[in-house]
Amino acid sequence: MSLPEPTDRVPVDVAVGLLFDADGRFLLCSRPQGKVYAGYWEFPGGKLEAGETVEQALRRELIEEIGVTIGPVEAWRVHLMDYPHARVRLHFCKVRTWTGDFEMREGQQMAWSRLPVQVAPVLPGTLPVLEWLAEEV
Ligand SMILES: Nc1nc2c([nH]c(=O)n2[C@@H]2O[C@H](COP(=O)(O)OP(=O)(O)OP(=O)(O)O)[C@@H](O)[C@H]2O)c(=O)[nH]1
Repeated sequence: MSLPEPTDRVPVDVAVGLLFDADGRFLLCSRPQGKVYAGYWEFPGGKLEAGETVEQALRRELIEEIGVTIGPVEAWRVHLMDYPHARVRLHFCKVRTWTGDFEMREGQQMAWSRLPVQVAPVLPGTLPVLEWLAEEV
């Protein structure tokens, strides 16, 4: 007998931003205290709210979390990730321009990074992205 899929296994859509500076470095942020995987490094972003597109969610989250208003958003890759606490569909987007000054509004840390990244630990759902980036260079 097959059991119905529990509702917490239905994937939650998450918009994630890869912000690249003029030197080709990308921004990583540490997850704030109080969240699952606190202190792990990830690309900034967050869950879509009802009715939002990925791009709208990314714009909102980056203002809320890191204080910048992003320019054009380039949809890049989609990756499904299963965690014990949730199943997430990660929509990775590249962003090369923004306005405003970086302000870690949730007490995170930020690090402009190159491969191989120097920060640790990195969130499991972020690791494949680093591999994809390594394949691009
Ligand atoms: N922002 C971000 N989230 C990621 C990445 N990789 C990855 O697996 N995730 C997962 O995607 C989900 C994002 O949720 P979140 O808790 O950061 O989102 P949020 O800001 O909307 O949080 P909230 O629920 O407190 O409002 C988490 O389960 C997180 O583990 C990544 O590179 N960046």
